[in-house]
Amino acid sequence: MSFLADVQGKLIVSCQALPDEPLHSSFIMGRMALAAKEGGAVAIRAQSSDDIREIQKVTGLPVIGLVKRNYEDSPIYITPTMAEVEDLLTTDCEMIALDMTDRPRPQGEKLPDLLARIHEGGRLVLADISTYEEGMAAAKLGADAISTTLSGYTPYSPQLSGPDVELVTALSRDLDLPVFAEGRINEPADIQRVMAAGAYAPIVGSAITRPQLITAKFAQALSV
Ligand SMILES: CC(=O)N[C@H](C=O)[C@@H](O)[C@H](O)[C@H](O)COP(=O)(O)O
Repeated sequence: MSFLADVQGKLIVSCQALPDEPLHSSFIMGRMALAAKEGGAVAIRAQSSDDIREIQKVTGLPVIGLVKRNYEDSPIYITPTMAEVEDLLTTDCEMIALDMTDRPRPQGEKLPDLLARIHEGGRLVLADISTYEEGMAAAKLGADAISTTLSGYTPYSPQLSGPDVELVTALSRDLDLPVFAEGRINEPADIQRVMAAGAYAPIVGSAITRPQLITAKFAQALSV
């Protein structure tokens, strides 16, 4: 079965911890992914080639890979340039996620070149976008699936406390491609909302894999 067929209607869990986060460690991300698998995740979204290798070794699950890196000349940080694409192609990840928002990329790099290289490497492209227009444009450029990852993280997209259900609704209505619901899925009830809106599958991160944020919610409950 293909990756996309395997994940339809199932839970994907994002296991990421950057260097400034308490769980930053490929060993820990591997264990986190194993816990997610035990809980019912069928695929993992993961950051960095080291984490991807460890997660695939420990879980055997398919992975959506990305590399987060900041450049001075652009706000784009999710798989921004060919260097990160090449790094990810050294792993066995099935799909590569990259920022496909309508913003200039670092070093003047162009999306069509990145997509062509990912496809040549035999991987699928997941377009992380923040608006309806960006989702439609990503589909035209040849992305294999769209994710609402960046809604709320560009200055021109709505800043919501939960998932962008409207964006999921509009894109899944107007596109033949899978549309993943990602970003601020805070509780199980959010999954029912995004699936009813037409999502292909939900991708959940912080609510499952960032214990410092989960703890903060409980701690805050004491101060209200
Ligand atoms: C905006 C951005 O950089 N999102 C990142 C994308 O890879 C991750 O930090 C998120 O955890 C992931 O998108 C899942 O979302 P949430 O953690 O809200 O469930």
